[in-house]
Order: sequence, then structure tokens, then C-alpha cells
Amino acid sequence: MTFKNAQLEQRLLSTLHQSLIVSCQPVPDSPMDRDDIVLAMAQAAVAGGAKGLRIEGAKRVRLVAQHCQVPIVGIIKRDLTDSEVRITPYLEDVKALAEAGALIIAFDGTDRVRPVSALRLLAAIHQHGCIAMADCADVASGVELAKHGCTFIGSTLSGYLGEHTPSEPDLKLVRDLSAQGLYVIAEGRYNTPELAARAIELGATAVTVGSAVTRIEHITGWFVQSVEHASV
Ligand SMILES: CC(=O)N[C@H](C=O)[C@@H](O)[C@H](O)[C@H](O)COP(=O)(O)O
Repeated sequence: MTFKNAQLEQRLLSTLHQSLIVSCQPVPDSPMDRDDIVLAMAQAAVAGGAKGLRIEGAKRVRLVAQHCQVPIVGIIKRDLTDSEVRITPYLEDVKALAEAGALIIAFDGTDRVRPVSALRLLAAIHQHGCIAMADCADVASGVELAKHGCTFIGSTLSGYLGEHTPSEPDLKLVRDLSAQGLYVIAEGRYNTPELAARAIELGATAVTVGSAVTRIEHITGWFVQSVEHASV
């Protein structure tokens, strides 16, 4: 296990205990996909009580860190030709996010084919003085990475490894990871306050909500579906 910033870890565990993290990731190429809009979303989320922010891209992390006083979970998403792994696949991504001011760096924690192993990314995150979050899809990977010092285990990728993505979040995964004594961040399809509360009741440290707060196209689509399929 590499050296980890224990003081920062304690501070983050306390700040994020039973908290909401808002992910400010606009739909790619949407009219909302602008740095100034991401910053405004982040500031509005903090004004609404979010205790953390999840931000994609080093440039946006730097901008948001300059203006918001809450911890940022930084990620870099890449579409690789030879791997399905998208979230923070490279060591230089870790460096860029750390230098931009992310206190937590999230990376793909699945055991899929990838350019750099999860353990090397984890070590690099700690070498840069940051705290790690593994975006997982099952209990085994979460337990394994936590054993190697990864502080936060996210349910982020559950439902995204196969063909079909369910509409409900994976509350069972949150319960099972929490039962292992891990610090769990429930993430992925927490689209109502009730579902977010349920994750906390099942042991999650924090819940990350993205689409339901910051993706207008998705939220509008849910309402359109509902209105247009209403029986009259
Ligand atoms: C699977 C994947 O790539 N998830 C991404 C991770 O950063 C984001 O696209 C999600 O919006 C985020 O996890 C929050 O989830 P939701 O938007 O469902 O609240």
C-alpha cells in the first residue's frame, strides 16, 4: 500500500458523511456543455447544499476549484479504441486532475482490459496527495481496491457493463459494499430524493446525483415520456 494523506482522508470522510455530491457533467455537445455553465451549475449545487461536486476534465476542475469551496471528485473521460474503460484511464489524467485541484480522483475500478492497472492508478492518486474513489460494478472489485487503500468505493458503473442498463439504481450493491465496512458512494440513476435517502439508509457514506440535477435533456425526456404516455 502506498502512502496516503490520512489527514485529508479524515477531513473528507467527515465532510462527506451522509451528504449529497452533485455531478456537473452536461450531455456531451449539448448547449449546456460549456465551462461557464458547468461552473454555474456547480455554484448553484453548492448553494443548494451539495457537500461535494463531481467534475469531468482538468480544465473544468480547475475552474470550479477556484470558485467553490467544497471537495471535487475529478475525473477525465476518454473513449479508447482498445478498452471499454472510460473514467480516468491514464496516469497523466491523475496528474492533471491533482494539479487542477481535485481532492478526490475517481477512476474505473472494474477488472476490464485497460491501458493502466487500477492499482497503478490508485498508487499515483496517493502519490499526488489525493484521495481515491473507485467506480465499481461489483463487490469483489470494491473489496479488493479498498484492501489496497482506496478510500471510497462507488457503485457508479453498475448497470453499464452489459447491453441493458436498468432504470433503477443498484441499491443491493450499495448494501453489500457497505456490509463489508467500506465507505460507499452510491452513484448511478439516483433520480429521486427518495432513492438517494434509501442509499444512505443502506449504509452509503454519500450519494452522487448527476442527471436528475444537471442534465436538462434527461430530465425533460423523463417528463415528456410521462406526459405523452399518460392515459386519458
Ligand atoms: C456510467 C458513467 O459513465 N457514469 C458517469 C460517471 O461519471 C456519469 O455519466 C454519470 O452521470 C454519473 O455517474 C452520475 O450518475 P447519474 O447521472 O445517473 O445520476
